Amino acid sequence: MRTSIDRTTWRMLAGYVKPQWRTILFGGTLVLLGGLAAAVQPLAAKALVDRLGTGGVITGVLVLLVGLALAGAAIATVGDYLLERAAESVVLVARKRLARRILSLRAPAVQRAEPGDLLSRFTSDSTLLREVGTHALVGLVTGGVTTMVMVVMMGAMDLVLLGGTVVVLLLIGLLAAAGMPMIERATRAAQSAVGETGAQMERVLGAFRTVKAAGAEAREIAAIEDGAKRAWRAGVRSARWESLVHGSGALAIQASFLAVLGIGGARVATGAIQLSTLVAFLLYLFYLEEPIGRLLEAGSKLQIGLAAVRRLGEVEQMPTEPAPANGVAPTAVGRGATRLVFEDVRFRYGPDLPEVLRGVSFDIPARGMTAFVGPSGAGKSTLFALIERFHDPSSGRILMDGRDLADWDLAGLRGSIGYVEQDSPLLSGTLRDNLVYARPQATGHEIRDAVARTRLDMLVDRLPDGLDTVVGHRGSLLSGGERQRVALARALIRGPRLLLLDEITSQLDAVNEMAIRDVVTTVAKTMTVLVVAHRLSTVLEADRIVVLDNGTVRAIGTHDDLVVSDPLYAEFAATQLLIEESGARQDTPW
Ligand SMILES: Nc1ncnc2c1ncn2[C@@H]1O[C@H](COP(=O)(O)OP(=O)(O)OP(=O)(O)O)[C@@H](O)[C@H]1O
Repeated sequence: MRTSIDRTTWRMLAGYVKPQWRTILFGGTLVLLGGLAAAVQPLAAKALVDRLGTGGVITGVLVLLVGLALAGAAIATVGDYLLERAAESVVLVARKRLARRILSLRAPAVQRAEPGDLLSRFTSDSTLLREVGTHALVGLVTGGVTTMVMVVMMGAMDLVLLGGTVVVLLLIGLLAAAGMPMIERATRAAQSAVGETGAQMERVLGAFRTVKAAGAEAREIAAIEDGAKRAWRAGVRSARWESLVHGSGALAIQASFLAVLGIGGARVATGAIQLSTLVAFLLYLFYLEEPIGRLLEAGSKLQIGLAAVRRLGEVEQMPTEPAPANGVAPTAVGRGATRLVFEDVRFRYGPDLPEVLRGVSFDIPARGMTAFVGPSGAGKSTLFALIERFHDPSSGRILMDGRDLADWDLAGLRGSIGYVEQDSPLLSGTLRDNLVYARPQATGHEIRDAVARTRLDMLVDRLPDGLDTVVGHRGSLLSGGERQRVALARALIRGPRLLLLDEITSQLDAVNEMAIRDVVTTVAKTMTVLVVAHRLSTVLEADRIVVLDNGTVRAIGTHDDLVVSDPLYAEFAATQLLIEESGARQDTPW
């Protein structure tokens, strides 16, 4: 199991890095050349020392040394820039892919996941990839190649000294390798705590006034601080392992230096090697510190990146929206009304949860208004969620225009529906952004028409920037009733064939409610309108009423029929709907 996750992680990482491979290859080559220029310097230095010993001319060697240093630095700088650029591109690829993925997730999956945690994966975890795709991979290659070249050159000078060096390096390398997985584990724990803190923060900001009104600031601060501390502890743990790993590089060089000094000193004394060979060898050791450090850093960056990729991979495993079951993808949505049929639909929100819909059947003809009434929790909003295919029925079928919803292309299906949710959420941005959100190509005339029909024109006139006024987070700068009317206008501008209105008049005053009812009655002449109703006035306008009770259809008919034929509906209408009408909704069980 673990191997397969690892393979997936590597595959994902490769997917992010692949589009940049040319830049990485070129940049990496330049960095490598810069490193090689440095690697040749000890040879020039040896030649310089030899010439000084023999009293030869050193000008040429000096020019070579300076030239090597300058060219090496310039090449490495350009290489570094290219790698940094590629690193940013790796993050971009990951963010684009994640954004597409998140937007294609099923609504319940996002509801279950904490949005703050998803956000932290998008912003924070993706940033960790900056190093892995480029510096880590390139560091492994360039550090590895530079180290090998140097080792070969050192071997060419003196195999005995090299032997001593390699033994010390290997011992300390094993120590470093043992610390690597700890970095990955600690980074994952830290990022997970960051995600939890993000979720906690999002919870608070999403209900800021409630938190204040409840006087819960201290508790929330404590919870957020707790998460932040956990992130800190895991971060420190990761830093500790990183320091140990990096420190082992310096330790390896120091220890090798002492070993070479001891062994080399003895060999110079016995005349086995020249003093200049020992000096050059020690210089190599000195230069070796940089590629070895790069190797170790690359290793730890890779671990950090892999931790991030794993967290991004968890999002990839969340369920996405379905493709049409039979490959039928109606694209021509057209105008006009649509017939909607529920055939023995059963549904539960989760395998361990009770059935919310228990064999619901009805047939709603094209055009006209159908009101759904029933006590709180009867399943009214759930019906709408199934029509929008946020969920699929556990069994039974829903047919639109005679075609199973499962066979519809989702965009085509949703393009036919105007849906106004219970809490009428708006998006931050301007009023105009919100109105045309479901149909950005709407004309000025269509916008003005919808604004007038939903009686928003007075609001638009009053707002400082008219339609271009910013409405705040979730439309919080507007009143509840205004939000409801904006949400209805948005649905009308979409030009749907089926309009789903979930309690959209609950926050309207009498005058506005009457106006909205008139709009709905008018549009019901040309399209199919389904409303969840809590008011008698709405029910009276309906062509038919579907009475839901505990996940089943109790009765279907007009108000006048039902008052006579269904005593429980009569009681409901007399108590619940009239109470609603007077503005005092009570969620009493039927
Ligand atoms: N996402 C969800 N996960 C689990 N259970 C849910 C979910 N959404 C709703 N439910 C449950 O399903 C049942 C039906 O809810 P639904 O919102 O459809 O009722 P409703 O008739 O619209 O009620 P109301 O009039 O109060 O809005 C309720 O018991 C509710 O607790």
